[in-house]
Amino acid sequence: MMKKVFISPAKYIQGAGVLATIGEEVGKMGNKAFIMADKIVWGIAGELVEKSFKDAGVDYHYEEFTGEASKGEIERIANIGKDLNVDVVVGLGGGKTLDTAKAVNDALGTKIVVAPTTASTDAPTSSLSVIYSDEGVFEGYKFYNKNPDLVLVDSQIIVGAPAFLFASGMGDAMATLVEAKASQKRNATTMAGGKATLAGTAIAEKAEEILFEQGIAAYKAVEQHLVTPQVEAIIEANTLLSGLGFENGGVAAAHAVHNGFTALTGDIHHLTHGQKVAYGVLVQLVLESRSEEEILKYANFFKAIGLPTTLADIHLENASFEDLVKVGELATSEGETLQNFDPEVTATDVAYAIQAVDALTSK
Ligand SMILES: NC(=O)c1ccc[n+]([C@@H]2O[C@H](COP(=O)([O-])OP(=O)(O)OC[C@H]3O[C@@H](n4cnc5c(N)ncnc54)[C@H](O)[C@@H]3O)[C@@H](O)[C@H]2O)c1
Ligand SMILES: [Zn+2]
Repeated sequence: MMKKVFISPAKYIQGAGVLATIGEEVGKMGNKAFIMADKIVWGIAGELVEKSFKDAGVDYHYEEFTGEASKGEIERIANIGKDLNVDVVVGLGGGKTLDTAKAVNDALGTKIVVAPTTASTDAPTSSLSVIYSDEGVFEGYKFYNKNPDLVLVDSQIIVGAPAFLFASGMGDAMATLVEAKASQKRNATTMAGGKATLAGTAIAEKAEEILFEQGIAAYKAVEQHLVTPQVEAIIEANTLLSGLGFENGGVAAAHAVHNGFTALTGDIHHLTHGQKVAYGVLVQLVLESRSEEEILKYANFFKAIGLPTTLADIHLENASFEDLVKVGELATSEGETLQNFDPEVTATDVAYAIQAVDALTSK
């Protein structure tokens, strides 16, 4: 049966200072919150969040997230939650914390509030988690039957995070239309579980338009920790537009290449999701046989906001060809979204494309 599917969170709130309302918002959904955040994020936002819950008279328990969205960490936190009789899970932090919170929510059957403290990925709005081994190697996607009940994005907190995280979110968001177009060319099924809607595609298009139009100005403002209209536009592009766009539009080669990179050890591990995805976008453009002019349009944008465009930038300048083939093997493996792009692309094709990007950009 040919069916189109569109999914989204129930509510999205964005603005400077909105995190102060989290207690009140959670109070509309339940009586006891189960908050997870890592040490860094809790140090930044914990006091504000605790005050908000106390002011709203809503009970909560805080649990520290230790850093990897892995089966073990999800089970550990979910088990703690089971004994606490919580009814709302709150994820506060970067993509890995949010993915863990979504998985914990699924295990507990509660409601979920997602509060990103950086605009580094499009994880906040989606109804899936990306799961890794404890060592950080990509394992797979975990799908849920609903998106978050609320996504709460405090722009003031976002601009306090390092600018490279904000740029990383633009790398992730730039993949959205590029991958949606490729996936739709083959009429592939989207992450939402059906064919793409016009709405999903229109949102992906808007994400790219806003990035090219406002991205560099927003990046420069965030370097100075300023909340400006451009910054608000890019926070929305990185979070809401990219999130709805990728889930409802389709995913293809760029993210498969990102996942492939996790097969390698070494300094590439220190790159963010969005930085690796940015390089993956360029790799996909090469695999699509796009013109030099088109590829450089994306590459120059990435360069302007400090995203990687060369093998040296991703610490692979000394990688062997065999290593790049390993990346290609994981990227082209069964169940990977490269299948949406073209199932005939081989691991060697991917390795060549990774090198070809460098040849184009490192002049
Ligand atoms: N589920 C989805 O739909 C989806 C989509 C995109 C990405 N992802 C996943 O998201 C993960 C990447 O997320 P990420 O790039 O945010 O990395 P991350 O979750 O590891 O967070 C990066 C770092 O940012 C820090 N941080 C967060 N807010 C901060 C702030 N305000 N100030 C200072 N530091 C702050 C965190 O402490 C952490 O050390 C990957 O696992 C990726 O697969 C999931
Ligand atoms: Zn992504």
